[in-house]
Amino acid sequence: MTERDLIEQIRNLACEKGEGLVQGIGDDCAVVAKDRQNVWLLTMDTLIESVHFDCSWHPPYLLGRKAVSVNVSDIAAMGGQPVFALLSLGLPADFTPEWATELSRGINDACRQYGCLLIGGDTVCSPEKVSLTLTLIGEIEKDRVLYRHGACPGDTIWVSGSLGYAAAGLDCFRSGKVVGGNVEMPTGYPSALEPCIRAHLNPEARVDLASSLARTGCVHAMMDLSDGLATDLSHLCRQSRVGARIEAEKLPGREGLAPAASLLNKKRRDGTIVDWMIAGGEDYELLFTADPKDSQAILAVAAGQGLRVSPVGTIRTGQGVSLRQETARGDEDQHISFQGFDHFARN
Ligand SMILES: Nc1ncnc2c1ncn2[C@@H]1O[C@H](COP(=O)(O)OP(=O)(O)O)[C@@H](O)[C@H]1O
Ligand SMILES: Cc1ncc(C[n+]2csc(CCOP(=O)(O)OP(=O)(O)O)c2C)c(N)n1
Ligand SMILES: [Mg+2]
Repeated sequence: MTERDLIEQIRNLACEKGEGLVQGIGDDCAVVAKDRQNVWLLTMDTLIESVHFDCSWHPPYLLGRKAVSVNVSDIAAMGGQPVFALLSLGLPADFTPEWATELSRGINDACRQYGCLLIGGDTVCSPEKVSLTLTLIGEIEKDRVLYRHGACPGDTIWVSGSLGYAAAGLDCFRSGKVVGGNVEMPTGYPSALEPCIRAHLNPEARVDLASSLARTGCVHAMMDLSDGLATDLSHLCRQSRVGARIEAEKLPGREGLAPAASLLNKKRRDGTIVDWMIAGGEDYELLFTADPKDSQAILAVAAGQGLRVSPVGTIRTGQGVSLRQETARGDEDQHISFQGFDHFARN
C-alpha cells in the first residue's frame, strides 16, 4: 500500500462535513471558518531522523528552520499568512543540550521571520530517532483561498524558483563528497554547489509571493511542491479533473544542477538532472495555473519580489501528467503521473 493509497483510505473513512469546515482532507491545509470574511488554515508536517534529515550533516539550527519552513509552505500554498505554531518534539534520551539549543534557536528565528508565534506543543523521549512535528495555523480572506482544484484546460502551468536543487543537495551529502555538521552553514565545498546545499538544508517558504498571487485573482489552482512536480502536479490535476503536459526544456534551474551532476560523476547526466527536477522532492516552491492571458500580470508580481516564476507546461482535458522531451529519436512524451516521492512506494 502506498502513502497515497493510505491517505485515500483515511480520507474515505473520515467524516467530510461539519459546522464551519470548508475543506477537509485533500488539500495543503484544512480550511475552517473564522469569521464572516476570514478562514483559518490548519496543517501539520513531521520530520523524522533518517527519513527527512540526517543529523551527521544537518546542522540543528537549520533543521529547526526547515521544520518551520516546510509547514509554512503549506500555508503559503493556499495563499495565507502563518499565525500560530505548535511543536511536538521527540528526542532520544542522550541528546546534547547544545544540539537542542541550536534546534530551538532555528525554530524561533524561522517563526519570527514568517511572523508566527510558537504557542504550545509537547516534548517526549523517543527510543532512537529525533522527530519534529509542527502544526501551523494560518489565516486568509475566505474569497482569496487557492485550492488544488480549479485548474482549467488551456491554463498555463507555472512554478516558482528552481526545481531539483534540494534533491541534488541531498545526493551531494549522501555521496560523502560534501560534509555538513553542527556549524550554522557548512562550508568547504565548491561554491557552485551552494544553492543545492542550501535548498536541502534551509528551504524558504514562498509566503509573500503566494499571497501576492492570491491577491491578483488570476490564479486558478495552487499547491506547494514537496513530493516533486510529477506527483504534486498529478494531485492538482486529479482534483481539478484535468490532465497536463510539461515541457522538459522549460523546467527552471537546470544550469544550477550541472555542478552537482558533475561532482557525482553521473553517467546519465541529463537523465539525472530531469529526475531531480520532476521527482526529487522537497522543492517547497509554488505550483499554480492561470489563464495564458494573465501571464504578464503573474510575471510582474514575481518580478516585484525579485523572484523567478516559469511557465512549464499546459493543462489539458483528460487525465494524467506527461513530460515532453527532445531526444535523439525526436520529441517523446513520457507518462510521469505520481512518479515523485511516496513514503511507501515500494510497498
Ligand atoms: N494520517 C492522516 N490523517 C488525516 N489526514 C491526513 C493524514 N495524512 C495526510 N493527511 C491529509 O492528506 C492530504 C495530503 O497529505 P500530504 O500529501 O502529506 O500533503 P502535503 O504534501 O501538503 O503535506 C492533506 O490534506 C493532509 O492533511
Ligand atoms: C536523510 C534523508 N533521506 C531522504 C530525504 C528525501 N525526502 C524525505 S521526505 C521527502 C518528500 C517530502 O516529505 P513528505 O513527508 O512527503 O512531505 P509532505 O509531502 O507531507 O509535505 C524527500 C524527498 C531527505 N530529505 N533526507
Ligand atoms: Mg504532509
